[in-house]
Amino acid sequence: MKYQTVTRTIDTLEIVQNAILRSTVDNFSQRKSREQLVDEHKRLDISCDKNKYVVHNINKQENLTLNIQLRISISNLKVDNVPTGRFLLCRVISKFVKLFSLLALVEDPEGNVERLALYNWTNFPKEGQSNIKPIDQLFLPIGTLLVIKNISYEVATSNITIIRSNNPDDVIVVDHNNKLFDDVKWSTNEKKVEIKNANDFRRCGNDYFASSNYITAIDKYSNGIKLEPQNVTLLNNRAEAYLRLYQFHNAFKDTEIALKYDPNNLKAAYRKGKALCGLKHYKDATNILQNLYQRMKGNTSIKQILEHTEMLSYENKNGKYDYLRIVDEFYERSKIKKDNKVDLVEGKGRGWIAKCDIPECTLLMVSKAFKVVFSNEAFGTMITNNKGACSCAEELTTCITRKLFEEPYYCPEVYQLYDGLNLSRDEKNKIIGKSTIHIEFIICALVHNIFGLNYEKFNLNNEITGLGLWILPSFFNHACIDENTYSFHLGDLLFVRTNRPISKGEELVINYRDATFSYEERLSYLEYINVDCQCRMCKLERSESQEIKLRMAQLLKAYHESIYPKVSKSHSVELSHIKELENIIAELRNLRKEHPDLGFNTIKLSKTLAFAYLEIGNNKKALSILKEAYDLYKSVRVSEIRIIIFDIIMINSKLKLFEEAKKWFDIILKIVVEPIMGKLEDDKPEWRKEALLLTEKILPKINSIAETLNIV
Ligand SMILES: C[S@@+](CC[C@H](N)C(=O)[O-])C[C@H]1O[C@@H](n2cnc3c(N)ncnc32)[C@H](O)[C@@H]1O
Repeated sequence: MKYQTVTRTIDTLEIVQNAILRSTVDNFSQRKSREQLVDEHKRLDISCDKNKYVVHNINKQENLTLNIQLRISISNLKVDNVPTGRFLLCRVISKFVKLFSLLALVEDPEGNVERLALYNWTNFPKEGQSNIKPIDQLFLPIGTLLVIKNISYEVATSNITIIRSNNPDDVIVVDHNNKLFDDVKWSTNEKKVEIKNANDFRRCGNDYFASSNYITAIDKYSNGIKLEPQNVTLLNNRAEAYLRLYQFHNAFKDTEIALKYDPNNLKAAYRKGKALCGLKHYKDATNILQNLYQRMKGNTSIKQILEHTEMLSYENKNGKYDYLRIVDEFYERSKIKKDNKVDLVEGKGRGWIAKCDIPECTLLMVSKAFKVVFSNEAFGTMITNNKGACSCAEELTTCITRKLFEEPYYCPEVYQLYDGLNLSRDEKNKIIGKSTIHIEFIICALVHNIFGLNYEKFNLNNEITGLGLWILPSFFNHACIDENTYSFHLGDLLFVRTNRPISKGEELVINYRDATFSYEERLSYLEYINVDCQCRMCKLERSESQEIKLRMAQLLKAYHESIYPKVSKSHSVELSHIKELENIIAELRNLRKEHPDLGFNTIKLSKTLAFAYLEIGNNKKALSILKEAYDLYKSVRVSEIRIIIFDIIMINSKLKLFEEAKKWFDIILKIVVEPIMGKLEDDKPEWRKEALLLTEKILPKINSIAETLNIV
């Protein structure tokens, strides 16, 4: 399956490969032991591609002639180095799995083990083709002796090392009777630790734990627990390994079982406290840790974790940003959540419905992200263009797939989301019930539910972008205009507030794409995610005659091609251009004269007109054009409004109308901070100071304007 983002298609297999490899490997900087690699490879098998392929013919050369001196050992391979003229003698020690390449583990005579990736071995079968094969045990089975020429040693996806071979003709299967390698001694090496009982598994797990290989340690402890389910030491050890992997839910479960068998076990209680803290159940964590501290007065590590938990609890209550007002709002949130619910909405699936009257600017929810990816994490740098967004989508899909691999109990949370797959209820229930990875579902759910980080609405430099998945906010449906809520991201928290009073029974809707995007732009996105929008704007644009549409398109084309290039450049503005632009704006408005408040297609043109007047020195006219645009569209809250306000502030200061500039500054300040802080009251003089403390962090540009205006 291909996952289409706006700019690129992503192969699902690539995503699964990425996710699985990352769940099974750590950092490549250290060579892995045979056992680690074997364990990791076993995990790969879970989700490898089970399709049948046309496989390249296997190259067998009975009369192989090679200079044995040119054999290279795995331990001598260097990353990004092609050992020209050398060959690798190895034997297969695992079955092959099909990811991008065919991947298996091989060992060399010295006993070194590494992943071998064979590229270009498979093709999708064409219709009627008969020589198709599954990639199974029979494909280069375990024990097969190989000579591989022209290899390279690379760091592949997600920082794992591979021995790469691109050409199937370079891979030669060596007959076991071949005399050429008679002198080569195979250190049939695996010093098998004999494991007989739970204690052996514990020791073995501890060794892996000590080398920070927590995944394998967990496997070993689990084997021991299978033999002795009531072994509290094993349960405690596994809980600690889970904690190291941030798998707090699993850690919590183990400590619960351990405490059931040994209620006074201090280690289990301590780890339960840590797990609860990781799960953000700060109150329960604090209770347990306080109790423990009473029993073990003077224990500094308990004291430290207790203090840390109390601090996190405090921060959490304060919205993580030391924000006292949010404490109150959390109370409000619990009330609102009780009073709103997800219900069926005609023609839209599920949606949030207000179960009581809700005042303007009420915090509806603060939701912690299921997962967020910032563009710098996906791409190495902050990138705000489509390429960045696409990488974020890829990275987010990989991270979520990986999270579900590691913690499958989260699957139902994701699988309950709208997916656009049109599955029957039965089919869907089956997927939800199974808690296994269903990549097609994950991808489709993401396409329909991801949020773009909207810092750019506030941050005029467009510095931070990213994508994330929030579960509860995913139930908000869309409206291009007249939405009654808006969302705001801070870190991985998403705040949703009402932007006007809402009556009981009304649907709570947000805006996925606002009306400053043209109808065509909105449509191409909304159709892609199955939204058939019935907002006033979409209805109007659908009902306009072809003739009107054509005329609007002509006017906008004339603006973009002939007016904008002249008027937007300093020193090239002439009165005749201004006149022409005014005529275009007037005609565009006239074409929508029945709906003056829906003439968003003139916003950008009005801004250009204001700029042109500024250029010819008519500042007052520029100001009045911008104010008119503000008045017209402020109630619809399109994002462009913020930029218009910034322009108004700038012109007012230029005209030395500082009082007026301050008035507009307060408007923009509130637009920026009220989504987080809630409604600010003018009669409380300290509001501005409080607001500026926040903008200092989230949008320092505002503070420099405040300084220029002498407001602070
Ligand atoms: C983020 S989900 C919203 C919750 C969704 N309705 C559900 O049942 O889970 C997005 C999906 O909801 C539906 N949707 C959202 N807004 C809509 C609208 N204005 N009209 C029709 N369908 C809408 C579309 O199917 C869209 O892909």
